[in-house]
Amino acid sequence: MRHPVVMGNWKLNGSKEMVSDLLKGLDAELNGVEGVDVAVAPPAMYLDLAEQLISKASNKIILGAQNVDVNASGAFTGDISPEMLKDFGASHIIIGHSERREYHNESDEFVAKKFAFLKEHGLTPVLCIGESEAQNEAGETVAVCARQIDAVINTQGVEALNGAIIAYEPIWAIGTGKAATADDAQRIHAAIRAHIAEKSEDVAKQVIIQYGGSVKPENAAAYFAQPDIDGALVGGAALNAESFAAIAKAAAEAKK
Ligand SMILES: O=C[C@H](O)COP(=O)(O)O
Repeated sequence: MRHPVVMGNWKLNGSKEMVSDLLKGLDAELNGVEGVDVAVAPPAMYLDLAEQLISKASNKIILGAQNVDVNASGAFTGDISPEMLKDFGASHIIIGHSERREYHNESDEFVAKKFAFLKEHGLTPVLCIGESEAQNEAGETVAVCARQIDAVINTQGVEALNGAIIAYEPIWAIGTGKAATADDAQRIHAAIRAHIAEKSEDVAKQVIIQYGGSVKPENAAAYFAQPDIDGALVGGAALNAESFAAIAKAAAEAKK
């Protein structure tokens, strides 16, 4: 049985006050919630503050981050290494988000390098995959997702996916309010799992596949009722403690 993981990607949002209010609010909302791993990925600037607040929280909140570099140290201005993330207690690291692929020209191969580097340092990659609207309309969704996963499998072997998280995020559903239907998302998640199973059924069975793209408290339960949807990567709704906790509670309830 896969343990659900609900992660909030705060993207480029935050201030000291907001981080403090959101984490304190989330901690209060999570009282009594069991059976789901809850993670947050604040902007790197706020990891220190988030680590301090999480250490004082009554409920377990996993600290994550939104990106990592492929270098350990040196002349790489603006970049952040796995050891730096570990230094602040961040364990679940988002890589390959479509916003990084698009605005920073990150290729499948570059994202796969990040994946390997995180694993090497004992961190959990949250590998984002997903198709554009045009690719969706052209019926290329599964092929695009398979190609993005194969960049990891072909360089590191399918076992590299053990302990990692895949986040299926159709790009057209991100921040648009135009979420994939639960049935469509399930169909793609099953296809992604089947693709991994071609290499290893054991790995396919255990790998967490989150759905992301306009997940809200109102539609979350429908996703989590699907057998191959093991959690969510949440953007906008993760910026509100009550909404984000409601999504986490829906996952805990559905996967009991
Ligand atoms: O990483 C999170 C996703 O991009 C989803 O964002 P959203 O929930 O605002 O659509």
